[in-house]
Amino acid sequence: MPASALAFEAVTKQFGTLTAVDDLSFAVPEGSVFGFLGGNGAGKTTSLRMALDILTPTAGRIDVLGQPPSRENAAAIGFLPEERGLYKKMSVLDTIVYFGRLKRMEAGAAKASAMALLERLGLADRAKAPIEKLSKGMAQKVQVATALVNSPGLLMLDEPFSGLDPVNQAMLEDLIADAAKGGATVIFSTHVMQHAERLCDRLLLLARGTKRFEGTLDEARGALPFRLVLAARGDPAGLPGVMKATRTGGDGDWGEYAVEMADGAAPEGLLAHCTANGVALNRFDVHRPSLHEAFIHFVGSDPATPAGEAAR
Ligand SMILES: Nc1ncnc2c1ncn2[C@@H]1O[C@H](COP(=O)(O)OP(=O)(O)OP(=O)(O)O)[C@@H](O)[C@H]1O
Repeated sequence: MPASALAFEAVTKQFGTLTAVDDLSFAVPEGSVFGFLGGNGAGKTTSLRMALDILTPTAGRIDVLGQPPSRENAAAIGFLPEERGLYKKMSVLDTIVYFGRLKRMEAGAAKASAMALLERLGLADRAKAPIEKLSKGMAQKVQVATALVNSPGLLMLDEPFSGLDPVNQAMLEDLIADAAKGGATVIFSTHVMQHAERLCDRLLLLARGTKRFEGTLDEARGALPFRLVLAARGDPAGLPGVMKATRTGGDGDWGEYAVEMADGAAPEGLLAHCTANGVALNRFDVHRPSLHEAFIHFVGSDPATPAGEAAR
């Protein structure tokens, strides 16, 4: 078992009579990109805040980098909070350098890192501008830079893609992927499945504070049956692995079929059989479920992407 960068063990958080996080256990392997997925109010932000020692759990145990949450290891963690807030009068560069200094970087190193991040984020020409003169998306990118400035080993990003246009969402995806390639553990929350689909090694699906799924993307999607559509000359029922074939269209000998495979039978095996035995096919389409479909399967509702929050 790889070490965990973050582990929750039977964690509950109550606000009065409301249970925001309910008996939640999961582990984030070191070096992984981990998606925290859930609709509005699922408990994502509350969980991240507990991991950062901003909130205290009502019950349970949390380990962050092998220790209970505390401000002590703040320098090892880059955090993008859900509520964005930067000092409006400070310049872009000074803001990022300030966060680097808080994380015990030398001034020169903080400035070099800040400039490199601004180049990467397409904001180098705004380095001297005060934060108040930036658009919302630009300010968000600066805040991302404050989380990344000291190349922390653990990144916790709460809804990092919200408010960014598709080009900037792609830029941020690349930045996250590069941080992970450099060895960082990245945890991010989102209700936009496509980001998770492209980035995550592992996922946690939350609904009303409870865990509905934890595992890899393939495991999540594998929980739902895939759909196989064939155009074949002759009925495919009776071919190896085919449990049921329903003719949905076609012409004469050539029929279009929706095929259900037996448990454990892979479409690749069927295709190999058809090729080896000269079974006439002119279509063989496997439709694997999307993460969005898996989410609905596990959570029972749409992840509730707010209107206007376009996913790439
Ligand atoms: N400080 C608080 N006091 C009382 N209730 C709270 C507080 N913070 C969160 N909650 C409640 O806890 C639940 C979980 O909220 P949380 O912010 O963790 O959800 P989330 O998954 O991050 O949602 P979103 O995607 O909408 O940001 C919600 O019902 C919310 O109203």
